[in-house]
Amino acid sequence: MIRVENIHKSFGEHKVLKGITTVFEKGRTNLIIGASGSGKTVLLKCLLGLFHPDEGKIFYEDKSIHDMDDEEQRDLREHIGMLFQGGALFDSMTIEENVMFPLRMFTNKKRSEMLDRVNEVLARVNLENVNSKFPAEISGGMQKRVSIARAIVNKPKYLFCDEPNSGLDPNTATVIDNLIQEITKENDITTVVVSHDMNSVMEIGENIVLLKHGHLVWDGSNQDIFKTDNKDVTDFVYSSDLFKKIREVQLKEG
Ligand SMILES: Nc1ncnc2c1ncn2[C@@H]1O[C@H](COP(=O)(O)OP(=O)(O)OP(=O)(O)O)[C@@H](O)[C@H]1O
Repeated sequence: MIRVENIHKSFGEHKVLKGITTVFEKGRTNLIIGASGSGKTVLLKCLLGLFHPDEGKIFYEDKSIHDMDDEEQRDLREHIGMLFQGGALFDSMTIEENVMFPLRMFTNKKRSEMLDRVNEVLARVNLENVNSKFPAEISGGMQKRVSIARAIVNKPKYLFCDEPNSGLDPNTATVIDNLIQEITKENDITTVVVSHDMNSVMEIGENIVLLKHGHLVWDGSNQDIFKTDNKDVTDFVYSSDLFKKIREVQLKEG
């Protein structure tokens, strides 16, 4: 569980986050959604400790990240998996080396043990016989699955995903969304996904926070999103024609 209390963040005169308070729950996919420029990535970077908020606190379980000593911060980093926008695999490394990278960084495991774990997570994301390939030799969807395997190889307690579907076709995007959700449940991970994709909202939006101009303007689930009259939500949903129609049907059916 990650708890965020009254986070403010400005860059110069530009106030980007204006008092965000929320809880990202364990064993759930928590979505941060909102229009471009609403502050999603800045919030994610605050959670990761990459930006220091001007005001407010962030707690991992009961411990504020701002009060952690070096060892506690290192321990936390070991428990964080990150799925970057675009995958961010190392082009010059094989798939096996890419996935093994966090184990080499953070553990003292023997190579054979690391290899077993790498093969286990590659199998989990339904990728076999790709160990010796390079990222450029596999499809974008497969690259994304390798990135997921790398993000979970060290058994994270927290998984952060920044626009995990960018650049993928809708079918592959759904596969990736579902994989993130399944892995979250199987391992009881606190997963935070930044997205502006309505399909993801529908597929995996168990806990959603909607940001607008740096304010948290709504939170709820993908079930609630079609029932609420909150104008910021309907504006967001209505920006997609397809979902405008789905919402109308859902409202009719009660
Ligand atoms: N390092 C920075 N320095 C100055 N301004 C920044 C910095 N990072 C972000 N911003 C500003 O903060 C605002 C919010 O940016 P952010 O990247 O969080 O938006 P976002 O909601 O993730 O948008 P998108 O969906 O387009 O990625 C933007 O106006 C951006 O220019």
